[in-house]
Amino acid sequence: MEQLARPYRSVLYIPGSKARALEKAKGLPVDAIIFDLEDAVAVEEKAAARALLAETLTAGGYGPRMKIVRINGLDTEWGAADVAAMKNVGADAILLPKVNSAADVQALADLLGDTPIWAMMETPLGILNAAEIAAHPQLTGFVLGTNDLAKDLNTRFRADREPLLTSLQLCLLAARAHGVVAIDGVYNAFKDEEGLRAECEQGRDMGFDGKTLIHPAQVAIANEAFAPSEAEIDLAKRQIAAFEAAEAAGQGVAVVDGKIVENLHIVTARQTLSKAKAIAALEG
Ligand SMILES: CC(C)(COP(=O)(O)OP(=O)(O)OC[C@H]1O[C@@H](n2cnc3c(N)ncnc32)[C@H](O)[C@@H]1OP(=O)(O)O)[C@@H](O)C(=O)NCCC(=O)NCCSC(=O)C[C@H](O)C(=O)O
Ligand SMILES: [Mg+2]
Repeated sequence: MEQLARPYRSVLYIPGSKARALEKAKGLPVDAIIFDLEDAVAVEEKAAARALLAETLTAGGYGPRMKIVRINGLDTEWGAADVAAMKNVGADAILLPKVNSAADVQALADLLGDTPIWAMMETPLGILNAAEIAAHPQLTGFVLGTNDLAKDLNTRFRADREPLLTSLQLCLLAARAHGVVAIDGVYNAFKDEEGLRAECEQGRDMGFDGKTLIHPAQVAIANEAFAPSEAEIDLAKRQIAAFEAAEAAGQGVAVVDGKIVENLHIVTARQTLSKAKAIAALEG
């Protein structure tokens, strides 16, 4: 599936140490999974989690879901061994935490080979260097680490995420400038459906491709929020039809629902239909 056409509505973290959760995920309707060896795994469980994850991924069973492995940082005692163990287990991407610069991405690329690299964007320096990180030729995805970022920025939690908006937007700008996927951070209160829905809507409005999740109960809300709605699909079809009719009549502009439709709106309309098609293919 083409990188940007592929759906990334729901991206579920699973601690690499939890065999039951690793098994459960095979039946969850998520678009992607982050198999975590970093913060969700206790220090004393690092080696066992790495071995369990290597065995689990090699055995397979995750169907079309994108498989992303979050390793420990290369400046930790576990990072290099994580890379060695995860290199050839069929991961679609390796996610590097706390990326500060393009040089961090290159350090992983030197150990990894050709597997695509995703970056956790969660440090002040990383946010300031978002453009050079996104421009790295092996970098194909950003994941916002809003917990680490809030910690480093010394922000307080706010439902509107106002203290984080500049960082989120800098990452989106860099991602869009370089054709990189951008996934929003987690919503920690995993039993608060209303709060999650509001944060998903905010992330979707800003332009994120999907949301990282920590619990299966969050999946349906993210899938709905980041999919094109029926109304958006209907509008896209009507815009394309109206624009094609206008073009056939020698005009460069059409009008739909009282609003002008130009070539650039047709690009968005086609992307909407293409995403809806990709979701249907994944779910089918
Ligand atoms: C938050 C949890 C610790 C809650 O776990 P638990 O109490 O076991 O939840 P439930 O009893 O409600 O679980 C019901 C069933 O669902 C399975 N389950 C739970 N979580 C997951 C999951 N993430 N993926 C797959 N399956 C899951 C349970 O096994 C139960 O299954 P069953 O018994 O068969 O019915 C727990 O949800 C959890 O550990 N979540 C993940 C936490 C995590 O990964 N954190 C790290 C990522 S967040 C982060 O680091 C952000 C970033 O770096 C930043 O800086 O912001
Ligand atoms: Mg983090």
